[in-house]
Parts: sequence; structure tokens; C-alpha cells
Amino acid sequence: MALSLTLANPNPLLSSLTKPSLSRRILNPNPSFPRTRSTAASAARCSLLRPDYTPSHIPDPNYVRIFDTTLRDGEQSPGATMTSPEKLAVARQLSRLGVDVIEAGFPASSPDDLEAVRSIALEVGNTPEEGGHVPVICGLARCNARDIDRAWEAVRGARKPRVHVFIATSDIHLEHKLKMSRDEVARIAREMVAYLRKLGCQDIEFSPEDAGRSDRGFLYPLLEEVILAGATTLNIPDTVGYTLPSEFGQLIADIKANTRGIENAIISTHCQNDLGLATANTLAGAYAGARQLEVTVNGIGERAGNASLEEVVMAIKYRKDQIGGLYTGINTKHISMSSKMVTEYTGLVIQPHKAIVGANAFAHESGIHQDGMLKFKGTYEIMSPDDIGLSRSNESGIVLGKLSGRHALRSKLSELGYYIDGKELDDVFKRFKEVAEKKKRVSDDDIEALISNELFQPKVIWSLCDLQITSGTLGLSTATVKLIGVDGEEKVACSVGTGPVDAAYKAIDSIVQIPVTLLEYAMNAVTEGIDAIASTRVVIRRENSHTATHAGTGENVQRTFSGTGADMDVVVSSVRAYVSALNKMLGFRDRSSSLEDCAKQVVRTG
Ligand SMILES: CC(=O)SCCNC(=O)CCNC(=O)[C@H](O)C(C)(C)COP(=O)(O)OP(=O)(O)OC[C@H]1O[C@@H](n2cnc3c(N)ncnc32)[C@H](O)[C@@H]1OP(=O)(O)O
Ligand SMILES: CC(C)C(=O)C(=O)O
Ligand SMILES: [Mg+2]
Repeated sequence: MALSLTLANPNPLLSSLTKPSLSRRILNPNPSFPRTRSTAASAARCSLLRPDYTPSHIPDPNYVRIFDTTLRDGEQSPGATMTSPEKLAVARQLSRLGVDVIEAGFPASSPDDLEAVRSIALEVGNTPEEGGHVPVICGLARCNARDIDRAWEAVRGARKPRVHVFIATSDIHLEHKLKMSRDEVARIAREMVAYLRKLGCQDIEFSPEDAGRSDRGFLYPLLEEVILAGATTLNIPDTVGYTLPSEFGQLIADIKANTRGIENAIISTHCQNDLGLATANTLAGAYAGARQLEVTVNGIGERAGNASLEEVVMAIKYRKDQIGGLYTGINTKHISMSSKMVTEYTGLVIQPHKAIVGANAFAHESGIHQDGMLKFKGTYEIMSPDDIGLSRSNESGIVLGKLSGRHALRSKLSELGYYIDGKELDDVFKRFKEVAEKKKRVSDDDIEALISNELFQPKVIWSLCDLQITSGTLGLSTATVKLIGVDGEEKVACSVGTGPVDAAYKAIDSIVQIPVTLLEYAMNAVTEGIDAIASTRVVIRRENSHTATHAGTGENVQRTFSGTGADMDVVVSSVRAYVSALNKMLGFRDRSSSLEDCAKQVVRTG
């Protein structure tokens, strides 16, 4: 988003935003993203530099308050209801995260909500975090005395209590919902703010609901009246997510320029996401002069949700150069945990590609990207996962799949302890691609199974070329097997058997023509799910053959040979294991025969 292009009439008030920030606020003048240690340090400095709290004034013009409404607007997401203990846990986490204001609920909506807000106010609203920060605890109320009484009752036990009152100002809401005239709305708004002030509340937020669609000619004077009545924060909601960033930025700039007394209040944004623009609108609002931004963790909220805390905060942190040097008091290291907690308690699972906190936000599956990441992380990552407190299972966030390349596979293999290159890597890569074509994700266990199948194999004398089987309940199973010998010659055989594996083994026997006894056969699913890799292990013994001297007893024992195979197809896996054991047996070198002799013997017998 090109914020600098969005404001049609640059307001003189806005120019102050682009002035150089006070030097003590410049946390990281380098726009390239910070790495682990510097990130931790900058997060710590953020909270140290949070300006002292006065409801209607922020001593540092570049500081932006983060108002979290996960527990109020977030809970308005269908199905997102949280229990009171869960709300308390989320509030504690939000405090740790460093939000300035926690909107803990709508106390008039139910006795349970009132109690939940009260306990958050008493506990979280009185417990300083490391560095001394205590968040403001806020409760929402309609513009009526009953709602306001309950909200005040719920939050007043906090060290910094706030009540947020709202009433709609757009004609569409006045006519069809409230059924009130503009004069009535203005009177009620003014009277209810004054009423709240009389109750003793010093920190009052007022929202003209649906401001995004409200007539400016009504909005400015109404805001002036509520400021005079005692409102300290003016929140400008784009209730239905209708505005575009340029419009919303202009709305904030216009309110700042045209509302008398606005310097005695903080302007706030509250952007819904109906057009997917909540984050962009919020940033445009901040650029235009808003110094409180209302957000929710994971962007949950009514309908399409609200501006997401993690997106807004990280955009400000990483693009402060484009947004007038603004900064927040959020310790971004707690973002990942906050996101997981909210997902867990609300049951609202976020999409994998959700910015910042989605499962894929720091994962790389394409070969070209993985190669770039292995060479330098800045090629494909604009921020570090450490910065949101995310530790990845592997350093570069590489996820192996069908679009991965050799660089990524080799890196994964070396992580697993296998150092291979050249032809060996090519062979494993070929098998890896075959599996990845069929599986969505190739796990470490899959790789281990493939590598043991590919690397820990005896010298190849016979290799599997093709296999076709039929099996079922109508009769014997049949198998057609094509093997390739050391000289490259292909041999095909068919057989029937009691099952597909039996049929395939018999077909192989008729090609290899060396009688063996199958002593053991075991199969495991290496990974979970229908597309799991099957790993097979067999043990065979050549009839009338090799003996070995037992190391302990000195007796002559008949030698056995094991083989392993892996594939997503259980019969292919079984055949690979059997061929592997046969190769080991045929390649067995005792004093009298060399591998070459064995090979000749195989070719002769085939
Ligand atoms: C944009 C927003 O997110 S606003 C917040 C929305 N959140 C919620 O609504 C969740 C909590 N709400 C509730 O639990 C219930 O709606 C309650 C308890 C608040 C009210 O329930 P009820 O008294 O049964 O009223 P109901 O919700 O059906 O209707 C709302 C009433 O409030 C009026 N109203 C709506 N907004 C306001 C306001 N800001 N100030 C004063 N009155 C308002 C409506 O006009 C309507 O009045 P009416 O009954 O005279 O027609
Ligand atoms: C209560 C108000 C601020 C609200 O949630 C909205 O307008 O979206
Ligand atoms: Mg809302």
C-alpha cells in the first residue's frame, strides 16, 4: 500500500508526522529486518519507552496506542464465545504482549460478562508487567444509563479504568435501527458522556458507530460536543468495512482538521474487514494522525473481523520509514503465543496463509525460494520469525514438497545426519520427487525411510523396473514383475499367489531362479494418514547355501540376509525389500567368490 499517495489533500497537521522523530524513539533506523538478539533488545526497549499514560494526551507524538478488542469485538465472531477463565487468561497474555488498552467485554450484555470484565479489571488491571506497564481496562456500553452503570461497575476496580460508549451517526442507522433524529442522537451522546463523567470516570472513549458512512456535517459538531462533555478518546469506526484506505485516511485527517477541541482528545481507528482492507485502513488512519488503533489478535471479530493486531503492529515496526516513524509498545515476541492462545480458546482456526501468524507465513516449499533461503534469509523473508516469538523446527523454514529442489533436500538430509552429494543425491532426489508427487508434505520420517531404502542398499544386481498386480476377493492374485539385471537386460515374469505380495515374490523368484526361504516379513507405516509411506523389512535365507561361523560359539550357521524397502504402495515397498535382500545375498562375498562372480552367476541363472 502506498500510504504517501493516498491522501488527496495533504493536511498541514499531517506534515508533523513526517518530521524526523525524536532520536530516543528511533529504535532501529535500519529498515532491514532485525535478527534474534537485536530483535529481543528492540522489543525490550519498546516497552521501556512507552510514554506515561494520560487519557487524552500522549507526550510523544509518534507513539501509537494499541487497543485490543479481542475479548469484545473478537468475541462477537460467530462461535467464538470464551469462558470467563479463558478470557482472564487471554487478558493476562495481552498484558504481557504490551497492549495499552484491553477492551475486556460488554458488561451490560450479561451478568457473566460483567463478572469476567470485573475480574480482568481487578487482576490484570492491577498487576504491573515487567517494566511497570499496567494496561487500561475498558468496558463497552450503549448510550444509556443502565449499560454505562454496568460498564463502570465492571472496570472501576482497575488502576486505569475506561468506559467506551457508542451510538451510531450514519443516516442509515439513525433511520432504520435507532429510529432517532440527528438532534436526538447528539443529545443522548452528549448527556451520556457527561453522565459517565459524573460517575467518576476520567477516561472516556466515544465512538460514532458507522462513522465511515456518516455525514461529516453531523460528525464534526457531534464530536466537538462529546469532547466538551468529557470524552478523552474519539474512536472512528468503519463499522461495515466500507471505506478504502485513501478515504479512511482522509476521514481521520478531516476530523483532525475540522473538529474544534480535537487536540484535547486522542483519535482512534476501528476498522472492520468486510472488504479485506482493515489493516490497510488502520495504517492509513495512523498515518493521518490517529494515535490509538483498535485491533484483535488473529483479526477475529464481527463478520469478516477486525484489523489484526499482528499485521498492524508488524507493519508499523517494519515499515516505520513509510509511516512517519511511528512505534508501539508491543513486545512482538509474544505475538505467536497470543495467536495460538486465541485460536485455542475461540476455536477459530486461522488460514495457513494468514499474514504473520499463519502456519505457512514463515515456510518455504519451492525449490528456488528454498535455495535463496539457504543462501541468505533476506531473499525471501522480510522479517524474522524470532521477532514474533516463533521458533521453527528448522532454521530456514523449509518444507519439503513436490516443488522442492536438490539444495533443500541436501540441507534437510544433512540436518538428519546424512551427508550425500553427486549421484547418491540424484538417486535420492529422484525417489523423493516420486513420493512428493503423491504426498502433500514429505516429513522427516518419510525422508529417513527413503534414504535407508536408497543408500543402505547392497550393490545393485537386480533392480525393480515395473510391477503390476491384480488382487481381490474373486480369485488368486496375479503379479507381473519386470527386473533389470546388472548388464541392463530386462526380464519379465508373471505369477499367481495367495496375495499380491506372494504373487510378486514368486514372479521375482522365477526371474532370479535362486531358491530362497522367506524367514521374516514386517511392514510399518512410517508416517500417518492415507498417504503414509510403508516401510518393509524382510529376512531371507538361501536354500542349501552360505554358512558363516558364529562369532561367539564358533559353530557354522546358515547365513540370513535382510532387506528394506519403502514406498507409498505397500506391494512396491514389499518388492523393494525383497529385491534388496536378494541383492545382499547375491553380492555376499566369501573367500571363494567375488561380487563379479555373483553377478555372472545371476546373469547365467536369469
Ligand atoms: C458495532 C458493534 O459491534 S456494537 C456492539 C454489538 N455487540 C453486541 O450487541 C453484543 C452484546 N449485545 C447484547 O447482549 C444485547 O444486544 C443487549 C443485552 C446489549 C441488548 O439486548 P436487548 O435489550 O434485547 O436489545 P436488542 O439487542 O434486541 O436491540 C438493541 C437495542 O439497543 C438499541 N441500540 C443500539 N445501539 C445503541 C446505542 N449505541 N445506544 C443506545 N441504544 C442503542 C437499538 O436501537 C435497540 O433498541 P430498541 O429495543 O429500542 O429497538
Ligand atoms: C462498538 C463499535 C466501536 C464497533 O465495534 C464498530 O463500530 O464496529
Ligand atoms: Mg466493531
